[in-house]
Amino acid sequence: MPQIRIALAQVNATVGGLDGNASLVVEWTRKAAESGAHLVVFPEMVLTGYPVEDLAIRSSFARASRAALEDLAVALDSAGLGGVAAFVGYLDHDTAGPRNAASVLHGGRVVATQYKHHLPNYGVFDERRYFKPGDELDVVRINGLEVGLVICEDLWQDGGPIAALGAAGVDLVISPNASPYERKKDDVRLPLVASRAAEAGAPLAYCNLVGGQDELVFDGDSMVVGADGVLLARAPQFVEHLLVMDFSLPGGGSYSSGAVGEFTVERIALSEAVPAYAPLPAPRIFEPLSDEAEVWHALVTGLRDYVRKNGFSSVVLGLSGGIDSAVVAALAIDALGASAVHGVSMPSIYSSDHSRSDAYEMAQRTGLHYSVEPIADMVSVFVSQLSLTGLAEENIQARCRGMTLMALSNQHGHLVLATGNKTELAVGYSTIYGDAVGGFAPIKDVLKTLVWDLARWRNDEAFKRGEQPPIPENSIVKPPSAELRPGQVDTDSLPDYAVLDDVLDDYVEGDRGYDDLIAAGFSPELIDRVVGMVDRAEYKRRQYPPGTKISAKAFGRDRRLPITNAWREG
Ligand SMILES: Nc1ncnc2c1ncn2[C@@H]1O[C@H](COP(=O)(O)OP(=O)(O)OC[C@H]2O[C@@H]([n+]3cccc(C(=O)O)c3)[C@H](O)[C@@H]2O)[C@@H](O)[C@H]1O
Ligand SMILES: Nc1ncnc2c1ncn2[C@@H]1O[C@H](COP(=O)(O)OP(=O)(O)OP(=O)(O)O)[C@@H](O)[C@H]1O
Ligand SMILES: NC(=O)CC[C@H](N)C(=O)O
Repeated sequence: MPQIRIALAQVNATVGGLDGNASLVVEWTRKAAESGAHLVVFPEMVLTGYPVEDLAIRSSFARASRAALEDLAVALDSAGLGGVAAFVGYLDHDTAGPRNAASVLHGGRVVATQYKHHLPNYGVFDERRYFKPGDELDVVRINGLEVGLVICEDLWQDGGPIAALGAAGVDLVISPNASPYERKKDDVRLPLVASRAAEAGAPLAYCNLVGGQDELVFDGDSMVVGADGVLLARAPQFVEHLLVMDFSLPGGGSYSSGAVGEFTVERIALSEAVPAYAPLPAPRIFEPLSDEAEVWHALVTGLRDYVRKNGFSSVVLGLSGGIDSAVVAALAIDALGASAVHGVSMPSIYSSDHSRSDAYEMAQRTGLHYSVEPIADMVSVFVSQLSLTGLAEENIQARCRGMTLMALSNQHGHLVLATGNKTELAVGYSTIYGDAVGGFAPIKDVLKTLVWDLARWRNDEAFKRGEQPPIPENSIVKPPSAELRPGQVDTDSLPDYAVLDDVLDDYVEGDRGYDDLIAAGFSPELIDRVVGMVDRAEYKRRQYPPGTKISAKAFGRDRRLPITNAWREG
């Protein structure tokens, strides 16, 4: 039976970094060659990074991407790697317009090129804004086996390329992907890939991107599934990884190019059957992470890549002794190391003793840089000069803190982290230009109840490993308070967080209207209150820093509502 050894290179590309991404492809093709692979698959648009957004419509970038692909084919050959067929995604541009493309590089040349057919245009995706769809399928013959290709969304839609490859009789399907992480998505991917393998009547090798890109984080989760839908191999999540796997497949078909349904199938022969060789042991099937572990890794990866890919090496945040800033600090330490994290306690006249002692304890537990910058004097100058009272006075405290953090950022080059969670963002419970300042907001897509769960999970993990849990117990158990006036607690202004998060789950993530919310059992008063707060806060969300998406509907590109909006539910 014809044999083939494939490698899936689950790598972390950088959007726009053509040279660095090309080097990444050479480096991982070398690893694939060293493990004896005949072909290596990279994620969707690995050469440009994903998503390129409006770079797709810039002809200079498309030209540079094409040139980089051709140079890469030569570079691979010059490095002695031209014998491995490398499946490399990139941005192309032809007379129809920009294309989401994948090519096969072999022997120093670009030997096949295929364009994505189904262009996702929902949630965070806008591919119909950018790309023209393709309707040609390039099938390459390697070691006497017919290898077909489908790009990411081509797997997610019924009909189209997969069905055509099945009808064309391929032996193996390769799929480069850039599939962003969201909670529970790995539960969906495996059955999807399994059903498409069955539809194609061939094993399917799914290679996904890993790493963070602005709000998105890619978890990898590359896998190989047999024609019968059985999972044969699965890569770990959130790390670069080379998955190498042997196949012995019947092959032997003799096909010709031509039309299959709405597609034109082009056949390109690269290599004839190789002599029999000893197969590798079956590769590992890594278990997907638990829900909390997965979310934690997503947040760490998103934060780390945002910081590093934007040229920062350290971060600064206000440490209030509360749960949100404690969780953000713990994430930053896991992402960058304690020596890159600067926590600043900024007491005002209303700050409690525990706000200082809990912040200090976090620093003692973790070794992050800790400093104290009292804000009382700054606040008093504003308050007396502008005769401020009530909310205006309260908000000045948050603004003096924001100003202090930005000043430290300017002076020392740290990136400022905003500590707001999704619940606060939803209801507008933050001071604009105050605690909402920052360059990146690591937990902006994490509801408050999940913030507590994550804190407990992270501390338990540390405990299991015999390490010091990073988050002080008191930060987890004390009632949340903004401490902007004496004795203030969040529940003075907000419903209980468990109740509030339930409503938000339905109204924000579920996009449910008034009648559905009533049917879900919420009282009309609660609905009016929460929906009113959410709708009025759209202006604050638009000005909030970016942060990692973990839910099916994150604020930002997933949920686009007008700021000026007279529609009210109910
Ligand atoms: N549609 C619109 N488009 C553009 N701007 C708009 C606007 N509506 C109001 N504004 C502007 O926004 C201002 C009001 O917003 P802002 O100044 O933020 O003030 P505001 O939302 O009224 O008050 C801040 C709230 O956040 C709470 N807070 C503050 C700090 C920390 C925490 C915490 O625990 O995390 C909570 C605080 O207790 C209070 O309930 C208006 O004065 C106006 O300038
Ligand atoms: N005394 C303080 N010292 C330093 N930073 C503070 C202080 N108070 C508030 N902040 C900053 O402002 C953010 C908003 O915090 P606030 O205490 O108002 O409520 P919160 O949203 O419950 O956050 P946390 O749970 O971190 O306290 C904090 O996360 C922190 O970054
Ligand atoms: N890049 C893509 O085509 C991604 C779309 C796909 N539905 C996913 O999230 O996996």
